[in-house]
Amino acid sequence: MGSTAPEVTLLKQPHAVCLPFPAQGHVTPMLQLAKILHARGFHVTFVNTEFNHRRLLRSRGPDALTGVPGFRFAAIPDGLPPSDADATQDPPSLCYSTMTTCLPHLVTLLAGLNAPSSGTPPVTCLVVDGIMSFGYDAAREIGVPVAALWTASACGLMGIRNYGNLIDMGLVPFRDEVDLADVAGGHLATVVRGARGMCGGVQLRDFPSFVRTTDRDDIMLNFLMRETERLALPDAVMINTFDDLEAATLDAMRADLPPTVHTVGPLLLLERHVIPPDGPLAGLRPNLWKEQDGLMVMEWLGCRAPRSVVYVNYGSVTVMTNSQLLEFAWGLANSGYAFVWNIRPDLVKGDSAVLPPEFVAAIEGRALLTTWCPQAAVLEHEAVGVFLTHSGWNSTLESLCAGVPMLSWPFFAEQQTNCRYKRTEWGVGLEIGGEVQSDELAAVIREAMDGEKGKEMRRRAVEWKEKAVKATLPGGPAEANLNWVIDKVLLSNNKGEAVGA
Ligand SMILES: O=c1ccn([C@@H]2O[C@H](COP(=O)(O)OP(=O)(O)O[C@H]3O[C@H](CO)[C@@H](O)[C@H](O)[C@H]3O)[C@@H](O)[C@H]2O)c(=O)[nH]1
Repeated sequence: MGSTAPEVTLLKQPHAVCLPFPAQGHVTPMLQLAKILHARGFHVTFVNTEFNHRRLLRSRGPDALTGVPGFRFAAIPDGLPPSDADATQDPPSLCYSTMTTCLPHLVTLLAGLNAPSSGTPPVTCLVVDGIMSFGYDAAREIGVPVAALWTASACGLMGIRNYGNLIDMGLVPFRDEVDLADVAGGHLATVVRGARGMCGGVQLRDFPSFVRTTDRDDIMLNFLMRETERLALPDAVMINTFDDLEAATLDAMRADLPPTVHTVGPLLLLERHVIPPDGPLAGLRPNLWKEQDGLMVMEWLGCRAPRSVVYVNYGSVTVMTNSQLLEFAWGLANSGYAFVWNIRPDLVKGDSAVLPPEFVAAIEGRALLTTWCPQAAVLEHEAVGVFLTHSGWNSTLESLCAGVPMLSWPFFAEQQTNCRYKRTEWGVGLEIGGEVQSDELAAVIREAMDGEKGKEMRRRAVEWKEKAVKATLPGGPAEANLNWVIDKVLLSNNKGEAVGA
């Protein structure tokens, strides 16, 4: 560096390295948080995997990861065999490989960022996804503070933190395939008493889905037990939820974890308060799939009456068989309502989605089929009446923030828990059973759109929207909690440092 003045400026700026788990539902909230940190004066390095880095370039164009001043992207290998597929990676393989191979790559990256020739200020803190706990080890190795971001619900997290009890109680692993197969009754219907932080009457089927195994060595069961145990290691835990929604669960979580726990959500609303829509950071978007013309979807919705459209989207990881896809197709067609249906190119397992010409004829003029749309904006459109969702946490929050009730078809992970809470605790959801049947689906859509239950769910959803907005107002709890983490943890290394002086 040539002159003294710019060096002084660089060295004084705090530098946060943000490390999401490499899947859409994790990259999105971490990017929301990273942008807020940038707006609060941090230099940010956002670390994708090389696989996702390439996908972002393909979906968003060659300039997508150029960054803006003070916000840079970097990439590390994920440890999986090379691939250029535009598809979600197998979750157990990805969890295992990140856990076992990424630490040295991250440490090398951090060393590079700390080299005088890097052109960036030295790294002063890490913000790490709650299932990328090797990031805490990397932070310790270079002697900087670290905060975790848990990107899913508190109820889902507590569900996982109860796995050990379920094993001790002899409920997990399951005895045989019969226990696994009977989704309506049998073992999965067991009411679990004494589960820490879970709602009354919670059943085994409501726990994050990795209990559904006959193998005590199952990768996901053990990976998540390990990662949620290791949540004891960072200096603070942030979680993308709000206190009104999950108060009792958060109390249990705070009693259960040594680090302090801070609600900073819904991050999608907090981001809006902080990042100007026309500013340079607004252009940094996380979609791994190429977005279809958002304007076209909004124009289509603009021609529909308020609350007349069913919006259907299963997030980024869910897969299904073609016969399940057909049940959804005919359920939607036979419900009689207009709908927007997002069918990702990799939605149907090992195949591409095939919809028969009779279906296409039956829905003519009242359906829009998309592959990847601007979901949060779609949900906020007044034409949307109900959201048929897999119940991933980002989708759940986006729906609550828009005041839209949900039909829930949980696929895996903590989606089962989110679904349970939507039904019985938050009053905003109805469940669609595991083996979707078109006639049942059509009936439940009608109930949600125009039945008494649907009206009550909408009333509750609007109440949650108001509470979510309140939680993220300037000066509100999300901002105050984030400020605490910034001041007490992320900036704790910068205090009193006579850098560059
Ligand atoms: O056409 C689409 C489809 C999806 N999305 C976005 O993609 C995200 C999907 O996230 P989420 O709803 O959380 O689902 P998953 O991608 O399945 O998320 C994973 O990560 C979540 C957060 O940890 C967990 O809650 C889920 O169980 C896990 O599967 C959301 O922000 C959506 O708005 C779009 O923008 N357009």
